[in-house]
Amino acid sequence: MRAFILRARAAPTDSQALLAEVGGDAHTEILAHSLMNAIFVAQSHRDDVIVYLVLESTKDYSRTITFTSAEMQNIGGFHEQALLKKVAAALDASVGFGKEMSRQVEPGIHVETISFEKKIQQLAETYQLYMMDKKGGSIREQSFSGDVCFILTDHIPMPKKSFNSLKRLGTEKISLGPKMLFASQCVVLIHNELDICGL
Ligand SMILES: C[S@@+](CC[C@H](N)C(=O)[O-])C[C@H]1O[C@@H](n2cnc3c(N)ncnc32)[C@H](O)[C@@H]1O
Repeated sequence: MRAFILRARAAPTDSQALLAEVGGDAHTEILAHSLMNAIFVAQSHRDDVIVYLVLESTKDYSRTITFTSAEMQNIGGFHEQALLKKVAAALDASVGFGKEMSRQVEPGIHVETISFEKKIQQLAETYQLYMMDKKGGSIREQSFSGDVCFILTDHIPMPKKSFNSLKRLGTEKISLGPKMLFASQCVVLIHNELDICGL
């Protein structure tokens, strides 16, 4: 299984604010672009992908929205508006949630009030974690096997404290090259590397 977790520190957990921030300072379009590149290929979709979007600009709890490609139905298209509508619906389904509550929104889409740190701890039990970092070791020198999970952020960098806990969980830092890319561009390149190495 290939998993991607996008820590979107600027993304609002209020659905209307999320939609209003497309092209705004929070750059919520990043969520749609990353989902699109993680799940879809021309005329089809990948069925071995899980995407975790962690939205952290909140008055109560972070929301982690999980998209399991093999289970998704009625996606309604791969354009920004369709994908953000799914994210907004998941946020609406979690209004009033207490800490660490969860709900299935529709087949393949799940929302929970869980922090990035807690979700990563869970993922570390089954996945080898990779932090995407321009200064890490080259992805081309990495050999991948089993279940792999790639960690990305929005335009707000990961806090230092998180790097230390990721290190304790055996996370490796890997680079896609010298240019600073969008998270959604990283997703395409990661898929391509895994496709070529046959994982
Ligand atoms: C727009 S970048 C984040 C920029 C952020 N201001 C920073 O300094 O980390 C979005 C995500 O893509 C990752 N990324 C961007 N370029 C990369 C590269 N060349 N190799 C590996 N990861 C990269 C970043 O680490 C980050 O998780």
